[in-house]
Amino acid sequence: MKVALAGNPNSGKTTLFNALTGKAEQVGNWAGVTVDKKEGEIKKNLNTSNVQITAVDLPGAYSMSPFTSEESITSSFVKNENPDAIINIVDSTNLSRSLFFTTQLLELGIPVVVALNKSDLTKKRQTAIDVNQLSELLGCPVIETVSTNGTDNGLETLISKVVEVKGQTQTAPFNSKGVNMSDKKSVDEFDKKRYDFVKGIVAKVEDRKVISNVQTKQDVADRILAHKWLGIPIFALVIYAVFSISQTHLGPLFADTLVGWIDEVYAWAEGMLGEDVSPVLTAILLDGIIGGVGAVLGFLPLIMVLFFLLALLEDCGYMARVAVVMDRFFKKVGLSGRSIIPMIIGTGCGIPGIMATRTIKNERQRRTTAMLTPFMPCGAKLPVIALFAAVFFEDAAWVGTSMYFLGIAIIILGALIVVRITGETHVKSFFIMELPEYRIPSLKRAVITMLSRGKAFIIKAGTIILLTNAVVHLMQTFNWQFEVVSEGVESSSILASIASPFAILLIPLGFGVWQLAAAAITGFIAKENVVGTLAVVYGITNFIDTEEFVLLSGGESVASVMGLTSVAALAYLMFNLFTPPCFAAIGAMNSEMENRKWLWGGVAFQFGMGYVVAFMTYQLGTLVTTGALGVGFLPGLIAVGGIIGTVVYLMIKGNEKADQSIGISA
Ligand SMILES: Nc1nc2c(ncn2[C@@H]2O[C@H](COP(=O)(O)OP(=O)(O)OP(=O)(O)O)[C@@H](O)[C@H]2O)c(=O)[nH]1
Ligand SMILES: [Mg+2]
Repeated sequence: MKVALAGNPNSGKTTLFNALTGKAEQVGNWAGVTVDKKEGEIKKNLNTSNVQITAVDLPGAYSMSPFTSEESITSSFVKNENPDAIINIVDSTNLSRSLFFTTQLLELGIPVVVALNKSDLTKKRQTAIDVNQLSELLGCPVIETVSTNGTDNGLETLISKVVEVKGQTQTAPFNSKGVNMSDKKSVDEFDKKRYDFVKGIVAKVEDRKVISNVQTKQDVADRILAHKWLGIPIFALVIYAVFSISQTHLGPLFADTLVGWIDEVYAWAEGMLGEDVSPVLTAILLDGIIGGVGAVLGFLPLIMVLFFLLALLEDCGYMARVAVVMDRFFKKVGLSGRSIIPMIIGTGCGIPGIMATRTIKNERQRRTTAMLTPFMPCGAKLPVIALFAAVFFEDAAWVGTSMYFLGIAIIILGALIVVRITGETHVKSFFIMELPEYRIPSLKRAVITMLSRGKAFIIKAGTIILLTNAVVHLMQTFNWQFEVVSEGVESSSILASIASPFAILLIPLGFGVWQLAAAAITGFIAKENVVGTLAVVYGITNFIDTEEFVLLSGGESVASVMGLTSVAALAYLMFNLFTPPCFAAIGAMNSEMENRKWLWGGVAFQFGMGYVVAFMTYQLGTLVTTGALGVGFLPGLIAVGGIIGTVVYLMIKGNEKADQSIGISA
């Protein structure tokens, strides 16, 4: 049988789904995390019956009306796929809002079992809910659950009730028969009646104790952390701490051990191959595959520590406050506060971040968010950041922090530009972010997030990155006649001849050599490739020093191999971070934007932004540090002038459109 999990956003559907099925779908301490339905079998130890039960996790919805697109996923699933039963997850700390949706679900005729979730929180707050009476008033079973608990969580009872109600016809305590659903006014009126009905139920079954003490503490914390101005420096400090722990303290400590192991694998493979194997093959295996993949894998501990910390921040409720702080700026540039959640998710991986834009109703806001989310430094970009911070800036945590904030600044600027180009400056957004309560973050959840990120990273390193490194190594070893390139004429290799024309374009940015161009290009396949390719083209097998607990104490020698000034290195880092994301993320942009013009416009914008930022960093930085402009200033200036000119032209045209539309409405 099939059972659907439906309920309000953030009520704990996915947590319950994971507990029921043993899966590890993404959970978040805010609304709008799940954007697509997910299926899984209910575990045998919870299901004592002999029928197999498939659970379907759905996006959260506040009502059955097709309001935002995930709400229509939810209502169309429940209406069309005809599940045998519905588990309605009700957030017991927010009974009156949740039951609105419950009364609508009950009208479908499909048997409903209510999971009164987060009952640990109501107990803690001494809110008493009369479960039996609630069950009677609704006309369906009500089971208290704590889906975050491993045991004593009510799940077994819940499933046995689901099996029990199968095949029954649900009756509804409140009926919308006879209401004209296509007429907005009558629907609104009816919703009001429904709400009164729900209020009546809540008044009967719920007995709340007001614990003002806890409430005031939370309010004080909010007044500081979510403060208009204070919130920003606090956030900057928090992010700085995250980068310094993950990239200069705890991360390198673990990385060191890992790199020791990778070195052993290298030595072992070298011994196994012996003298008889051809040197070309040996080089591909050792330097191309083990060296290149190892260079990327060495950063795994840094990434895992970073995600562990970010998960803690999110789980304790802090990230939702950050969203509130940012909301103000986002609204000014025509985005809604809803755009922030995709961006925060995007710091893990851009793809789920872009997919999370689906919860945004306004089309322009949704497309703009999908186009700007990749500017956040995702997990794959972290090795690149860590590498450059280590080689050129002595592991400074400010490098990562400033890339993070620069990403945010670019997003705000980008949104401003887009809203002008589309001429929708008059559209105002009204979104109120709901704040979850502060709580002690769960280490278990943070470890799960960390492990699943780590696993994804290892899989990527063993597949895409391994393959790219091998191909890059081959292309570097051979020329177009398939002869081994001899020393001194490396620029005749296949790789060099492909990358060289692109390198010319990069001269004004300070890094116009084919090796760096090749690494930037492979970065579009996966951003970790930037590190892997640099390792291969410069013949560096690992970037992490095993003698000292730091990334790259031999950084200077690596820096001199690359032949970059630190200003040019910073420009190169920015270029890799702020040009378009990997192809997979561009694919996600395509499916969320559903519009070719927006997609290509977005990718062009990302290229333009990366180019302009790198150009300004390199030229201004060189001017400040050496007193003279960098190479290729004039051609670069012409290119950048062309990019900025195009954007300004489009903005002026958009402005005219805006004036016209206001003129019509006036
Ligand atoms: N204390 C407590 N917290 C819970 C419980 N169930 C879920 N949570 C927390 O509630 C938050 C939301 O959980 P999710 O499972 O992502 O909620 P969801 O309903 O899937 O949300 P959307 O996908 O956004 O609609 C997470 O921070 C969970 O850890 C519970 O029984 N008790
Ligand atoms: Mg969910």
